Amino acid sequence: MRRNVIKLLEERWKSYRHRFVPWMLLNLRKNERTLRQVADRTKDKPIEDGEVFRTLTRLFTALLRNDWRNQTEQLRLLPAVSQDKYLSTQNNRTGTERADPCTVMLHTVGFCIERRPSSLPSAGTGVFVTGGRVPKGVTVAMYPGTVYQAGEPILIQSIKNPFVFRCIDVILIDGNDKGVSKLVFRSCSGRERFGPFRLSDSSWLTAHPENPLAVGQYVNNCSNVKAANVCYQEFDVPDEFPLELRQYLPNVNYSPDTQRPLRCVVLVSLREIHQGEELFSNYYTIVH
Ligand SMILES: C[S@@+](CC[C@H](N)C(=O)[O-])C[C@H]1O[C@@H](n2cnc3c(N)ncnc32)[C@H](O)[C@@H]1O
Repeated sequence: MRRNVIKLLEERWKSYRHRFVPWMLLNLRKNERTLRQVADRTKDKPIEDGEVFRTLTRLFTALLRNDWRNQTEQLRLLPAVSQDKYLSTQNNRTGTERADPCTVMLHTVGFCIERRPSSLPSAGTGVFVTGGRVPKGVTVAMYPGTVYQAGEPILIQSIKNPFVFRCIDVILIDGNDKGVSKLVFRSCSGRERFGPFRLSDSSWLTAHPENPLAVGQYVNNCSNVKAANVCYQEFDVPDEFPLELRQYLPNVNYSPDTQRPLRCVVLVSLREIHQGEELFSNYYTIVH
């Protein structure tokens, strides 16, 4: 009995320690060596950044078109040229009904994903394709959360937190939608606005995200029985990413004066994925 408990605790620790900041710092040198090796192997991204850019802007434009609530105020503050562009996106609208974001996603990219109880026993919540079909090599989900550059204070939030995602360059993304992590995201997100526009989306902290892609933190780890069907890929948001669409980005920098572009992480399909299938990633494959 005691041996079983010790074994269970040992297994829990092994699966969690990679996200526990003091352990990471203690093992930094060893990790850096491994990271360098993995970086060399993963120089080629699964899909081009331009492809991620196109999918995100297409979906976000459709979500904006669907989101009638902010229209008037946002339109008033847009420059004249953008007003024309914005109005042209409204021409196809029928009535003032606002569709569910998942329906918008299904019509725009051909599939939708949602959180459901995992198909694995005792794995909690997972993410499923609930409509349509995901082709191979497309952006399927985003990993939401607060982005911490190396050295920024994440210790308290990282304790007992399985949602801290580590990028190859040791940028960390805290995708926990509860407790201190939630408060930190809300505070950082509330801090940043440009005129009428929010620069990030905090609705992923609720049961009804405005951006339906932003559930990637709930994707479970692959196993011998369930192979990975998605992988992680970094996406640094370029300057030319449209201002009015940034309100759907589910990431925000912890530090207001971060000089680097906003780091997002997307999940990319490794094969065709059908309606009803659960998404699985490999937690130990490091993105580049
Ligand atoms: C990032 S969370 C994923 C979302 C999680 N399923 C939930 O409901 O909160 C990672 C945690 O999910 C669980 N998990 C992920 N993959 C699993 C698997 N293949 N088998 C069992 N549990 C898993 C573990 O508890 C792990 O610490």
